[in-house]
Amino acid sequence: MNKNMRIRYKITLAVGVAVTVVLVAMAFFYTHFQEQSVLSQNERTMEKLTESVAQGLQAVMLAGSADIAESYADRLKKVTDILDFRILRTNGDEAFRDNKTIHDVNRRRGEETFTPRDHEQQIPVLPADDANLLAAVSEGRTLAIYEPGPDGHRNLTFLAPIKYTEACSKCHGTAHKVRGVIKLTTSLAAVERDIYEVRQYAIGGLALALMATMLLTGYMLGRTVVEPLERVTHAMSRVSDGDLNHQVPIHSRDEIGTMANSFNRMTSELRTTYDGLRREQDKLTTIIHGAGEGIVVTDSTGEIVLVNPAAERLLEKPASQLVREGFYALLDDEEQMRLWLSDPEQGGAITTAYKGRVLQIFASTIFGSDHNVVGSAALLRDITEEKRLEDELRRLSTTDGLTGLFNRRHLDATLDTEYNRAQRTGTSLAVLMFDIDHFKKFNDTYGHDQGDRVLQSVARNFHDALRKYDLACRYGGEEFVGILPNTTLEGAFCVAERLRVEIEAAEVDGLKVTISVGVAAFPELSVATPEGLIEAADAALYRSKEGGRNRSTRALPPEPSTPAATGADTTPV
Ligand SMILES: Nc1nc2c(ncn2[C@@H]2O[C@H](COP(=O)(O)OP(=O)(O)OP(=O)(O)O)[C@@H](O)[C@H]2O)c(=O)[nH]1
Repeated sequence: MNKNMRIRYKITLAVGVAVTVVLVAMAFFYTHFQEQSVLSQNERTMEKLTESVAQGLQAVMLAGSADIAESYADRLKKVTDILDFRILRTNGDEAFRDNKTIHDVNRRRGEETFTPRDHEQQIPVLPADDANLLAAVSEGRTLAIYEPGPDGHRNLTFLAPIKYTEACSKCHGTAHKVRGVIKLTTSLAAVERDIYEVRQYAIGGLALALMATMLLTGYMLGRTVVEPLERVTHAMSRVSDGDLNHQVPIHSRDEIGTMANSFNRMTSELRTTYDGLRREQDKLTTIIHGAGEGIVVTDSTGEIVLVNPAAERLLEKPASQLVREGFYALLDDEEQMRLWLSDPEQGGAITTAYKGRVLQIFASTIFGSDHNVVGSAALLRDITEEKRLEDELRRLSTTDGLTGLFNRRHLDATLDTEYNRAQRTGTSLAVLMFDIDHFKKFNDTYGHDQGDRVLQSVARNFHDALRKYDLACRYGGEEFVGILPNTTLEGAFCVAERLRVEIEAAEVDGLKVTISVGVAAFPELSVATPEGLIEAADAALYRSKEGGRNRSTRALPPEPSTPAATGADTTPV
């Protein structure tokens, strides 16, 4: 059966085939029984006819008019549909054609009762050993024999025995129970025409019945099954096309009605879920489009499927270009991107410089619930300003606002680090501490602003006097500390002296400024903590002040009996 055939035609065809088989079978049995019935009827009629012929013949014979029988048989032959009529002797020869019986009867009666024929002839109709003839003669029963006729129709031949009666024995004796056989052959052409007609009518009737059944079946199927099914199918196709508002009309409470009802409920559920999902999607789309962060998403094949406006802005490329160039080329560095995505620890942020700005990127692979890769995503943030503020904050938290040098907090942290490094690597670490001499007088005499300018000028000198790797800090008030990694005590002392001379030489607003310096160094000075170095430098500074100011003093190892702070080697001016 064609798979594309509509269900209406499939069912109608199936019902049609079933009904045809049943009707053909019924037609076959009907016509067959009809035929049997007609033939039986015909047989009975013919039997009665032969019986009445036999009786008539007997009556003629008893009336002594045996010669009439011959013309009687000839007349019967002319009856329509009677093809042949013969009165046979038991040996199969036709009776009343020769004088044998006449002679026998005359002899038995002892008188010339019957006059012999002038022209006698012997006509053998059936052979003496014909099985049917023998059956009719010996068993005394009537036989009906059907044979094909020359005109295509069947012929029916009756062999009816002519039995002896009491009256017959007077002329024919009692030697045989059956005296002769009547052979009557009729054509069944008329009967078969009737049967054919009946069959035609039956087939016509059946064809009409079949047509009516099929039409009715098709109509009923259409109304009760096919149309409701088509409505559901149509609705399903509309739903699959995205029209979730389509409902199947319910006309019945049968299985199809229940199915339509279930389908409507399912569609309604689907619509609710879909609406919810759409609302969520709208929200998500709004968030994605309005987000300050750039978002780029790919599908499982790596094709970019989503680029939000922020991503276009941050990457300075239109979405079409990003899609064309591909996910790995987002930051113009495919190798770097592949490295990030292949990192098992991915998910962390990567900060990179891009077109003069600082971008933070979260690049990750997206896995589905079945652990298969469903795509990749990149979240991009412009952290240029953030980074600047962070740097500024860090700078502010580590520097002194007035002089721009590092503050004491930063000094403490750095000193710890440098001290540990020096210990670990066995290198030197020097600390230089100085204080502006009589600074109070600048404030008191020229005002606080002038004092500030002196501090700033000294700080500049201090900063410029140190190397790149040294650290210049304002320790507090008019006190300054320098950390000089990889510097011996002598080296630090040289720096101190150079600085002291430079500051003395550089007047500030025409005012002469001098400083008193103390230097200490590890490991020349065996201190146990970083603070020990500061204390030693402070003690040396103290010695410079005591020694008359405007000078540098080396911290000396403490004498066992003398405190470290007093141990100093002062260079007088
Ligand atoms: N203008 C100004 N003055 C400050 C600042 N910090 C501290 N001072 C002043 O610095 C002065 C320090 O004075 P003192 O501790 O007596 O020391 P000095 O006058 O330098 O004397 P010696 O150190 O003994 O030579 C005080 O008057 C403080 O008010 C600052 O940031 N700006």
